Amino acid sequence: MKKVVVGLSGGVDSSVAAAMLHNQGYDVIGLTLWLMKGKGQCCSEGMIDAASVCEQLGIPHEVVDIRDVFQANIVDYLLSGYSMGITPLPCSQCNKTVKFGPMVEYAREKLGSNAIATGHYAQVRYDETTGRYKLLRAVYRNKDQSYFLYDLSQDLLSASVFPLGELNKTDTRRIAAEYGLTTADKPESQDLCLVESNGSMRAFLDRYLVPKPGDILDTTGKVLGQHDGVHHYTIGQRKGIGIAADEPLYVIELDAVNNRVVVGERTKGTQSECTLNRVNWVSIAEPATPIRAEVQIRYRSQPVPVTVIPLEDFRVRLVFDEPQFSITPGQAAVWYEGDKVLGGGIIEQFS
Ligand SMILES: Nc1ncnc2c1ncn2[C@@H]1O[C@H](COP(=O)(O)OP(=O)(O)OP(=O)(O)O)[C@@H](O)[C@H]1O
Repeated sequence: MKKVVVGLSGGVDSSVAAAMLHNQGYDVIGLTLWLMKGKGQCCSEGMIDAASVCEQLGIPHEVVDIRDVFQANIVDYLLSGYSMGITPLPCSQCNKTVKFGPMVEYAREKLGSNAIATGHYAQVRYDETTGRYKLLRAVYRNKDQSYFLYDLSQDLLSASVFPLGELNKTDTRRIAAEYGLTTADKPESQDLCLVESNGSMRAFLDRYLVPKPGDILDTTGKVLGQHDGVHHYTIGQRKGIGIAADEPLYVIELDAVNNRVVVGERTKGTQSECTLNRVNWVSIAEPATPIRAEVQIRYRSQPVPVTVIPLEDFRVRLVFDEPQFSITPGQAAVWYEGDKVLGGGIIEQFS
């Protein structure tokens, strides 16, 4: 019987992933990563809920303490990013370095299994002609999480199974109810785990970063008001800037070095190109020449046509057919061909 290690957060999605694989005859082992210091969603009730699902299914449940990995790769990464005026995306980084990497390692070394599964909504397929594992969007676009998985290496993808890739949330809830899982009616998480456990991103950041007041300027350098810390703002933000003006104003630049927030009209916040670093080519090998694709510059943004120009050192330049608003350093840009994730990377700070 094939062994598979299922990452269990205590939520309904991963519970159903485990139940489905168990029902298909796999030898399933539940694994919960203990991520956060203190009380967090996957670290208190989540762990208990995960244990209870394993008990129901009659499968073993392991808990691995990787709080230090989470602290170094996510908490410290976010704090250093925000203090430099960028808005880091923690989820893709978390998937690669905190979840899939350690899970695959634990599965291989401690449990003698080369397969892990999660409750992510995405699909993975092996392409015999190219010899690569392709990452595809979930069948139902409204739940698709492929954007957060673009940074997985071929090795990690080769070990990954996504049982929910062809389901929508109603299917998942129905299956959970059919199996009588204790997590069937558990509410969905609404936000980043750190935001949920701290109340807001601002509350999380204020625990660690000392607010440093400074000027809010327009694009001509005129002082319009005061801010209470560059890390409280993000590119493209309109609400909560605290400046009254005839035209709506948006944050268009965060200058952490000079402790300044620059605001302007929407047209001032558009760009026709940007560069990315830490690029990962997923379903195709790195091309030698520019390619056409459709790119998402945020999780929920519409894919837009783009030319992707490979550069050295895991970097690319994106040239958009139409200028884009609120390109945010630190966030991921992920480019697709249809449903196939071609690659992704982190938006660099503009010089
Ligand atoms: N602490 C954890 N330990 C092990 N696996 C985890 C953990 N947190 C999340 N995962 C895995 O990653 C998947 C996606 O996590 P995410 O935080 O996006 O939760 P979700 O989509 O709400 O899923 P769920 O309903 O299972 O919580 C989960 O379905 C689970 O398989």
